[in-house]
Amino acid sequence: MTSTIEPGTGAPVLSVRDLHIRRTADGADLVRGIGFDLSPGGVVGIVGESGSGKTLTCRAALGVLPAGCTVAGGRVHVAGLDLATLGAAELTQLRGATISAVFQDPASYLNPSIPVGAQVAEVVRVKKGLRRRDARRDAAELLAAVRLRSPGLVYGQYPHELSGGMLQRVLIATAIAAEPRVLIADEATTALDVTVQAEILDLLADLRERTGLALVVVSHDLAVVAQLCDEVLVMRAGEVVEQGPAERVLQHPEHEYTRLLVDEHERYGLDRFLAPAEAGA
Ligand SMILES: Nc1ncnc2c1ncn2[C@@H]1O[C@H](COP(=O)(O)OP(=O)(O)OP(=O)(O)O)[C@@H](O)[C@H]1O
Repeated sequence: MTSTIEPGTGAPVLSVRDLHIRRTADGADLVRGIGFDLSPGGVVGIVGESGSGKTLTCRAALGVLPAGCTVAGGRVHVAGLDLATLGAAELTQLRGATISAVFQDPASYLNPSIPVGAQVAEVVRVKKGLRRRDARRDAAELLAAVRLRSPGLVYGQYPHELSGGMLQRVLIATAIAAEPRVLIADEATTALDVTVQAEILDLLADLRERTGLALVVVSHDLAVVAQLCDEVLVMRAGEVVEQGPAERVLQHPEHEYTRLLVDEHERYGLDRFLAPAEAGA
């Protein structure tokens, strides 16, 4: 399917407004005043130091904050629906069908004792309400769509038989099974080696182009963000310190903290580049 929608235009499929997330135990405000709009085919990146609130923001967008954390202010709309007004069953329906996610460590999301194809088929069956045989056919198509080599073989394999990159493709297949409009990728390529990471990023970009899938990409790697994102939010200690078009923020950072992140990233890149010459000196 070719998307007729101009990427990043149209009514937002995800809209986060002045979001506040509180830890109930001590009343600490873990996330304060975050907001962004994501339109079909758009890609928003969230960067920032560990513990700055990136994952909590994603989980609030999915309507699944961990126990002990609560939305203390603001609004999240997914496809025009205010999550605060939805019941548990409606939220479960929305997840997967409209907004979905992949995280780091794909193996932990799969059952080790069931072949991966059967697991994808089960998600298809439940989320799309298909009969088993149709779900199996869809699952096989999904494994091919995420560009697994030999998808037919992979279908019958167990998680331990697959590499990290293959497992992440299986998880992406599961996440897009019900054709959601938004996919959250939270450090989804962090554990993968550079080549496999590039392949997965390419796959996400391709899904965006072909289907108008909108993406939220959380990454500590600015190169990943630069490659994929239209807009970037820079978070520190629960707040957004800088937000804007990815190219502007990464090439001409205005906030001191963003400059630090960009400098660190460039230094890291330079170190890698210089390492062999130094070793030989
Ligand atoms: N279930 C929880 N209960 C209490 N506090 C939590 C919980 N989950 C996260 N926090 C706290 O909320 C803050 C933000 O956490 P979050 O996981 O969103 O950060 P992050 O930016 O995604 O970090 P990382 O890059 O390490 O994943 C941290 O101070 C963390 O300790």
